[in-house]
Amino acid sequence: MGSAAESATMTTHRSLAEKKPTVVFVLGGPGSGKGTQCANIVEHFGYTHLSAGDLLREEIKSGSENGTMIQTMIKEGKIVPSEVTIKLLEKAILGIDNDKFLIDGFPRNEENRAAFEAVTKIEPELVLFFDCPEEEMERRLLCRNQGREDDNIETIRKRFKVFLDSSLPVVEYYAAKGKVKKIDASKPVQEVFAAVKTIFTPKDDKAANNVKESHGK
Ligand SMILES: Nc1ncnc2c1ncn2[C@@H]1O[C@H](COP(=O)(O)OP(=O)(O)O)[C@@H](O)[C@H]1O
Ligand SMILES: Nc1ccn([C@@H]2O[C@H](COP(=O)(O)OP(=O)(O)O)[C@@H](O)[C@H]2O)c(=O)n1
Ligand SMILES: [Mg+2]
Repeated sequence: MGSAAESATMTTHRSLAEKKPTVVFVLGGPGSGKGTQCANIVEHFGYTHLSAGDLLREEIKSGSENGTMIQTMIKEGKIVPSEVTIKLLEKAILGIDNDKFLIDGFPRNEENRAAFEAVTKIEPELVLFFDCPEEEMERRLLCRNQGREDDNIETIRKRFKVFLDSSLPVVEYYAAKGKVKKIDASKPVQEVFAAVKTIFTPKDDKAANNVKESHGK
C-alpha cells in the first residue's frame, strides 16, 4: 500500500458523484457489532471500512473548528449534522485507492440518508442490518473498554432512543427497496460472521462449495 507505483496508478476524483464507488451501509444499534464484523469483511472481501463515528472522533482529536460541537453531540448521543459527516466520508473515500467501501454507522437518520443521496447520487449496493436485543447491546457497550465518552449508561440509553426513533426508519426505508440483509447479531462473533459471509460470497462460489461438501460426504 502507498508505494510510488501504486499512487501513480491511482485515479483522482474530485467528488463522490464522480468516483461512484460501490457502497455497503452497515447499520445496527450501538454495540450490535458493526465495527467487529466490518473488520472481518475487510479481511476476506477486499472492502475498505469507514466508520462514521471513528471519523467524527478523529475530527475532534484533530482540533478542527467543529470539534467541540461534535464532542458535545456524541456525549449526548445526538446525530451530528449530515453536512459535517458527509464531508468527512467524502474526503476519506476520495483519498483511498479502492472502489468498495463499507460505511459503518451511516446513514443514522433520514437527514443523513437524503443528504448523502442528494450529494453523491450513490445508492448502496446493499444494507447490512445487525439485529441485536438491547440488553445484549448494553452489556457489550458497558465492557467495550475503549475509553469512549459515550459508553456510559446515561448516554447509552439516549443512543438507544435515537436508534429506535431515527435510525430504524432508515433501515425500514431500505427494506422497502429490497436492499436490507438482516443478520442475527446476538450470537457469538464467529457465528455472526458465518452469516455475513454467505451474503458476500458470490453465488457461483457457494454452488462450488456445496458440490465439494456433498462429494466429501
Ligand atoms: N457477536 C458478539 N458477541 C459478543 N461480543 C461482541 C460481539 N460482537 C462485538 N462484540 C463486542 O461488543 C463490543 C461492541 O462491538 P462493536 O463492534 O464495537 O459494535 P458497534 O460498532 O456496533 O458499536 C466490543 O467490545 C466487541 O468486542
Ligand atoms: N452518522 C453518524 C454516526 C455517528 N455519529 C455520532 O457518533 C456517535 C458514535 O457512533 P459510532 O457509530 O461510533 O457508535 P457505535 O454504534 O459503533 O457504538 C453516535 O452516537 C453519534 O453521536 C453521528 O452523529 N452520525
Ligand atoms: Mg462502532
